[in-house]
Amino acid sequence: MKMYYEKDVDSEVLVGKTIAVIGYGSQGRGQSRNMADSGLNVVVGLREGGSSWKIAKSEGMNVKTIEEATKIADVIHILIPDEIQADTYNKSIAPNLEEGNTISFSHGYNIHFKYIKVPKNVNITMIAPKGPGSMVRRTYKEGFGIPGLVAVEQDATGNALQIALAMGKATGLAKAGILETSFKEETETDLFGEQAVLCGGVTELIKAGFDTLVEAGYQKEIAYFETCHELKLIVDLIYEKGFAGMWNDVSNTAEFGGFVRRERIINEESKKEMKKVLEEIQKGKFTKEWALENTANQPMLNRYRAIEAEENIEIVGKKLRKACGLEKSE
Ligand SMILES: NC(=O)C1=CN([C@@H]2O[C@H](COP(=O)(O)OP(=O)(O)OC[C@H]3O[C@@H](n4cnc5c(N)ncnc54)[C@H](OP(=O)(O)O)[C@@H]3O)[C@@H](O)[C@H]2O)C=CC1
Ligand SMILES: CC[C@](O)(C(C)=O)C(=O)O
Repeated sequence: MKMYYEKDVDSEVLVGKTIAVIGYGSQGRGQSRNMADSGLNVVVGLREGGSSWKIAKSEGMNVKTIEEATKIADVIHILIPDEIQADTYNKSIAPNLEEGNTISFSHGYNIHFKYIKVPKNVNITMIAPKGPGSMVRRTYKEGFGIPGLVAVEQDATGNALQIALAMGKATGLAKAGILETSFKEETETDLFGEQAVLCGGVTELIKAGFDTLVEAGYQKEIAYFETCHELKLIVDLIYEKGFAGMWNDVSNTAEFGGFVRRERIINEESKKEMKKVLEEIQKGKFTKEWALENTANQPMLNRYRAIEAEENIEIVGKKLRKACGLEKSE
């Protein structure tokens, strides 16, 4: 395992270089602002007429079209949705690349599954924050940061790793640490995490708990506080102090109850399904499903979004977050 902290990273490699960040959404906005605030020469590459163009300009960023940004950049950091990266790369980036450039990603998806092909004389790197873009920005401003992953798929210039690490340091990731990995490992573990645990698994667990309480006749508000709001506080304890720290902070009653009941909720059956989910990622089954969904213009994704917006937990949660002033954007 190779871990890099601020003292291990030489920022000199990016002096006099231009970084084009393509996209100004969740990651593009957070990462480009952090890199610019860290003193890097950043240009944001966007499509004209999109909503990001106005936002990036109003936040003082140097904005150009994707083609123009690619032409003047040494590093092209692609932070638009995975499902449109190949098309944008082929149309707007590849024709404007030069020998010795670096194509950089925050997720290995398009390289690992071979949707994007990069010429041999160009570096392929990854610097991936292990957290959402809004937190990349928030933690940077707080003076800490979130951990990151670094990988090199193709080293045309001999210093691709140093380039990716210097970008990670400027983004604020080297404070919490940057772990070296491969495109394969990052892609497969990231997809597994978001499907089985972080996004898919957790929302289903919360929803099942919330619905159980509401169906038993308890108030929606108390069910929300119990299964959703408090979860964040419990996860914060695990994040800061591990399981032991969390168990130590909750009551003995909670600790005993948690130990003796938890395997009735998550058990060998759930783990068997997790293994299947992982295998589907490894064998490219999920990737095929996602490609098909995109060819059809994302009908399932839109349907899931609409159904979830109508869930009781979402309606009561929104009301409670607004009432206490929690729901506000950065
Ligand atoms: N979201 C996250 O927290 C994380 C994301 N990643 C990775 O980072 C990358 C970016 O993801 P994320 O930040 O979520 O992406 P977003 O969905 O937030 O990207 C939105 C940006 O992409 C632009 N965009 C959308 N469609 C197009 C298009 N057809 N042509 C040109 N530009 C377009 C938008 O511009 P416009 O306003 O013009 O529509 C906007 O600037 C992905 O590889 C993802 O896997 C990695 C770790 C975490
Ligand atoms: C957990 C979701 C994530 O993988 C992330 C924030 O790291 C993503 O791709 O958005």
